[in-house]
Amino acid sequence: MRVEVFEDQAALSRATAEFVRAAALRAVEARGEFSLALAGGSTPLEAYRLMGGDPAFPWAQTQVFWGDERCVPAEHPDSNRGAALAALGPPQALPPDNLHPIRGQLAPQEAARDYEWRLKGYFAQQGRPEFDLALLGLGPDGHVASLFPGGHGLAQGAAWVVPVPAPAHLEPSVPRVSLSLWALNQARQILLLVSGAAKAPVVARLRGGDPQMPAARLRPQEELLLYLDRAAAGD
Ligand SMILES: O=C1O[C@H](COP(=O)(O)O)[C@@H](O)[C@H](O)[C@H]1O
Repeated sequence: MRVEVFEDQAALSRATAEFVRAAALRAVEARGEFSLALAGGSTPLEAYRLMGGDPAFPWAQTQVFWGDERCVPAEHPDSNRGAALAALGPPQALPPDNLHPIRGQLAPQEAARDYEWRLKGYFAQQGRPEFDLALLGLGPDGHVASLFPGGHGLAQGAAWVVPVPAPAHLEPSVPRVSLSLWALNQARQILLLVSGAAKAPVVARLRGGDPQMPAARLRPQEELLLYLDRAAAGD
C-alpha cells in the first residue's frame, strides 16, 4: 500500500482530482475508455467538484459507476449517487449514458440484482469487474463501500454485488447495496481517501493491518493507495 499524506483536506482533494485525471488519461490512451467507481460519503465531494470543473478531464470517454449506495431515492440527502452528481456539477461533457448508478430507490435485493446484471453487461469481455480505478472512503469501523466488519459481501463467492442490511452501529442506518470485496479487488487501482482527526484511530488500525477491518483486505490487481490528510494520519 502506497501512503501519501497531505497538509489538509483541500490539498488531499486537489491531489485526488489530479490523480484521477492522470489515471483517466492513461486508460483512455491505452484502452479508449476509463471505468471509474466512485466512493460515497462526504470525504470525496470536494475532489468531485474539482473533477467536474476540470476542462482536461476526458468525461466523454469515462464510464461512471458507484462502489455502494444507500437504499434511498436519488433526491434524498443520504444518496451517494445524488451527492456525487451534485458535486460533479451539470454533466457538461459527461453523456447520460455513461452514468451507471446503483438504483437506491429499489429494494436492496432488487437493486443488487439490477446493478450486478448491468455490470456483467459492461464487463462482459473481461468476465470480471475490472474497473480502471475504484475510489473508496473509510468508515470509523474500518468499513469500505458498504462492507462492514463481519458483514455481508466479504466472503469469497460468486456475487459481484450484495444487498446489505441497515447497519445498527452507524448512520445512516438504512439498507445498502455494495460491490463485494471480491468485486472491489478486481479493480486495477484502488484509491482510499481519509480525512480528519476522528479517523486517525481507524487509520492507525489499517496501517497496522488489523484483519477484522474490510479495508485491510483490499488487494486490487495493480496498486492500492491511501491518501490521508495530516489529521487522519495522526500527525
Ligand atoms: O456510509 C458510507 O461511508 C463511507 C465513509 O464515508 P465518509 O463520509 O466518512 O467519507 C463511504 O465511503 C461509503 O461510500 C458510504 O456509503
